[in-house]
Amino acid sequence: MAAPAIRLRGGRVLFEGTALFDGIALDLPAGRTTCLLGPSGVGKSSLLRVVAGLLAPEPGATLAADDGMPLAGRIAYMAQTDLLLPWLDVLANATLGARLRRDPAAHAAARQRAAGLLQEVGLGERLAARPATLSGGMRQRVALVRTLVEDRPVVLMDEPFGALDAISRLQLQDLAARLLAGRTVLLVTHDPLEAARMGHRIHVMAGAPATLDAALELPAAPPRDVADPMVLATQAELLRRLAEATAA
Ligand SMILES: Nc1ncnc2c1ncn2[C@@H]1O[C@H](COP(=O)(O)OP(=O)(O)OP(=O)(O)O)[C@@H](O)[C@H]1O
Repeated sequence: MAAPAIRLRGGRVLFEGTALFDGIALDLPAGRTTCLLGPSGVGKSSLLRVVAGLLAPEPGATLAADDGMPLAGRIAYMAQTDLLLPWLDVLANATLGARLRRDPAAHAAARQRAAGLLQEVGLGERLAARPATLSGGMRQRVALVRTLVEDRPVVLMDEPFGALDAISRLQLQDLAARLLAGRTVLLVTHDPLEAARMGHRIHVMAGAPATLDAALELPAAPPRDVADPMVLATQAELLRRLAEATAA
């Protein structure tokens, strides 16, 4: 399945009569990772949920893929909370999508792929563990694997590495960047370094109603080295934009 470009125009979301954003335009280029930063509560998750089809914008908005095909069925979504089912073990949680679709061949393939990925994220010994026995960072790894196992051309992720320690975060960014290559990705993050390592384009969302600034475009392929001067300069520029957004 080829990864489409996605275009949102006129996105407008109201909560209790107040516009969170009003007339927002967002372009997700095909096969590229777009990162979204912004102060807490500005509306990043809500915008991601609009693209995921989980939050309906007010009438008049258009959300479409450039190939004219429906987006439904082509998206993997990783929410801010891990949404692991407490009664299923790690492997069953990681393959939940395939399990729910009741296709035995696809389920077997997903289990094999998930077992390999769980090994890569350091959970190879915990396949039979229940979520309650895992740390927050471990649970987040399972949720990340579940998202990657879905193998969709469009991937929407809400702070996927938030609960991880600094080194695990870099390692999982590397793994995710490798597995997300060629997909159309929207990644919400609070971490400017993460955006500078992972994003082909980066937006800062700010204001009330919120708007998006002109995207920063980065040329080299992710994941970029933490010590790359371009990464460090991008991080500094993003911190500057975030400080401005927070002061506004
Ligand atoms: N279903 C809802 N009903 C009412 N208000 C909501 C709902 N969902 C979100 N909001 C409000 O909309 C605002 C934006 O929330 P959102 O989660 O999109 O922000 P965010 O930028 O992702 O924040 P954070 O960085 O803290 O995760 C918040 O004030 C939140 O309380």
